[in-house]
Amino acid sequence: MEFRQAQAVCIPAVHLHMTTATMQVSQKDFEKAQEQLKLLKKDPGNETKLKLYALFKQATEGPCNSPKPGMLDFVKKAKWDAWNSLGNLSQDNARQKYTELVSSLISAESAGQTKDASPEESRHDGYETIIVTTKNNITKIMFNRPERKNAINHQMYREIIKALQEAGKDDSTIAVITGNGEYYTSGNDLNNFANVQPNDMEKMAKDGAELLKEFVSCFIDFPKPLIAVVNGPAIGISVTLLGLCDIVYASDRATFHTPFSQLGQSPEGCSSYLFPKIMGLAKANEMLLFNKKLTAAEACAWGLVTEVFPDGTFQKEVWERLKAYASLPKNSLAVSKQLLRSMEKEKLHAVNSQECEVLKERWLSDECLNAIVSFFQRKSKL
Ligand SMILES: CCCCCC/C=C/C(=O)SCCNC(=O)CCNC(=O)[C@H](O)C(C)(C)COP(=O)(O)OP(=O)(O)OC[C@H]1O[C@@H](n2cnc3c(N)ncnc32)[C@H](O)[C@@H]1OP(=O)(O)O
Repeated sequence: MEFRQAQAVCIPAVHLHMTTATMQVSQKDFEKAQEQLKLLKKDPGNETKLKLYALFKQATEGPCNSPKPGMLDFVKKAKWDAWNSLGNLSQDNARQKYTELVSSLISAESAGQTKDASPEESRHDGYETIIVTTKNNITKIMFNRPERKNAINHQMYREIIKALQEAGKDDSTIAVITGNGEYYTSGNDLNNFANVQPNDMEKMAKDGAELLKEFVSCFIDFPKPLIAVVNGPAIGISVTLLGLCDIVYASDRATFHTPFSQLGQSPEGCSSYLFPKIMGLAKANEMLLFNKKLTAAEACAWGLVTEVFPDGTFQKEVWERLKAYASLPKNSLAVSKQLLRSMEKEKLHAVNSQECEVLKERWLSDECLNAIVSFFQRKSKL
């Protein structure tokens, strides 16, 4: 039963003849309650609407004595059952109960509206490289090293792992990843490879591969919808991970760059498997082999991005959209996301393992070391 329909059913114009002063007050309250009910913004649900309908009928017509509708006339039968269940409740009592029920709905809604108007944003403790907050059923994980273009150092990898594990279990309906400042993120912090003694190279590569595998696994296994809000340029691993997100919204200022061969490295984040599926092999090759940097419009046309927004209205439009999504039934969203992911989960974990093994070797290669040295030399020459 639609709410507006129920209101229409519950509140036809009635003319009641009251005699005593008490009854007149009660009748006044009853009529006021009918007007107030029209002002309710939220649908109170079928059960409450049936209760209102039954009390209204009882108050205005007395006990139900109309014939029982047929079994297949579900709506009429539900209404008849509700009215009939009031038995011989007096019309005064029915008016009283109706008025009280409307009053409780109005109070509940205005309490909820006050809460909605200024919902608390709670900030999660224990993070230094990211900011984690929850508001409107959305847990937001924000890269927060804007002075380094949000480059992901080892601490940030570990903090994101922790934040995703917590967000997967908290009360939020969806989780969002985004960046603070001009960049989404410039990808792996190249300092992760700096200052490593020759004897420690193998250990650096082994530990790096283990950390990367655990990091990407958290995205594969994340149990609820995960949305990337790409506020600016994205590089490297932050681009490949988009294939593991459920929705990707991008500002028209964002770019998407995976300069793996330029860095003597190889693809990760399951992109060697997901990118060809998302955009076709030819396009994936341009990105993953030949470092092609995509504009937001190209990334959207190639299927990596869901929708692009003008930068000026990006935050407003996206968060309004996400707030609405996060008010959908939480468990339904979670099971549906898990169902979709389950078809590929095993394969994705296998791809992740394989990509990490290849990268472990790459990080020990002269090609990779020379590229890292070039990056830092370029900087020192500027
Ligand atoms: C556990 C390990 C897992 C590894 C997973 C494998 C992941 C692979 C990848 O992600 S590959 C991609 C790696 N990223 C890059 O190659 C980007 C490198 N950075 C740049 O090219 C540029 O900095 C830029 C284009 C992002 C921005 O250029 P510009 O606007 O000229 O700014 P600056 O270069 O001056 O940057 C400001 C400041 O930030 C430092 N910085 C930026 N990005 C990184 C980075 N990725 N790693 C380290 N440092 C970075 C930059 O050096 C400047 O520092 P300074 O102020 O000079 O000290």
